[in-house]
Amino acid sequence: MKITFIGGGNMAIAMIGGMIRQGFTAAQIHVVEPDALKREQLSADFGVSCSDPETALPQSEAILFAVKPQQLQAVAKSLRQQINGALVISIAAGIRVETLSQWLDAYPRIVRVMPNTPALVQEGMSGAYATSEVNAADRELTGRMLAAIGEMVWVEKESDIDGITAISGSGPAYVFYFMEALQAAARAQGFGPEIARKLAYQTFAGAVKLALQSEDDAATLRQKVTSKGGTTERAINALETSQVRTTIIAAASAAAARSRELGEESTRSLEV
Ligand SMILES: NC(=O)C1=CN([C@@H]2O[C@H](COP(=O)(O)OP(=O)(O)OC[C@H]3O[C@@H](n4cnc5c(N)ncnc54)[C@H](OP(=O)(O)O)[C@@H]3O)[C@@H](O)[C@H]2O)C=CC1
Ligand SMILES: O=C(O)[C@@H]1CCC=N1
Repeated sequence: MKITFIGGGNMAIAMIGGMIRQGFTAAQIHVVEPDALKREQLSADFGVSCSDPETALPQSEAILFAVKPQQLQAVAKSLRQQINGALVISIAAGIRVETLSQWLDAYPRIVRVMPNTPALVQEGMSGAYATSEVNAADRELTGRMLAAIGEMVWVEKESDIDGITAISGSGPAYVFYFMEALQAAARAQGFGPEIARKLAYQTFAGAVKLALQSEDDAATLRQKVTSKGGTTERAINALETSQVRTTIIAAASAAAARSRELGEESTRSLEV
């Protein structure tokens, strides 16, 4: 089984790193990437070969588009003669299966996937959508690949991928943002950078591990930290007064709207 990644940027690196750590061999993975420095890094870190599409694509059973949404039309059109019956997987935010299919001359075997960067440490969360033209073997291959880099869910409606993009696709950035803020808070309490980092990171790691292993939901776990009249209560009140919860919901909603907008923008290419 050979998989070719078209684009060797941040998300491709995370997926390839996770797949290699989970037992995919370097020989099974090709990367087409224009930037020589990124190619060298990919070969040095994971042993994968980077080649041109003419070499990689004829041997590939799956082709995974990992370029920016705005690059996908040109890249897909330049490669459409070389797809050769392979399963096509796209991770591009917003771009709908029908649009990509048209860019590939009405190509039918396409799965749209939304992964996230914790894939690199096999803790990814991916959503996948396939049309009825995608066969059971293609679904099985997609599932195997995504299971190697973390958890995955199939969705029945393609529009759900926009929601998954807003929650787990972009979500690691929201978590890192909160981690940055907690570090800044530790610095404001007078701790040096190293201790501030340790306090913030271990608090996240511990809370996540506890939540994953607990029967309690997040609200109950939060209440167990929050003593009546105590310190946490003051902090949570400050968060609620600043409408942080509402802001997080609005932020995810803005991400989903951007995903739909990217989809709309790209379908316009089919009208001209
Ligand atoms: N980053 C993330 O957390 C996630 C990203 N995604 C999706 O993954 C895709 C990639 O995102 P990300 O990795 O962040 O972006 P990057 O910009 O890091 O990676 C895209 C790579 O594709 C390269 N590229 C450009 N043109 C071509 C070409 N013709 N052939 C092959 N490669 C080419 C780019 O090179 P150059 O820089 O020189 O243009 C770049 O290295 C996007 O569509 C994004 O929506 C999905 C889930 C999460
Ligand atoms: O920011 C983006 O558009 C991509 C998709 C999800 C995460 N990164």
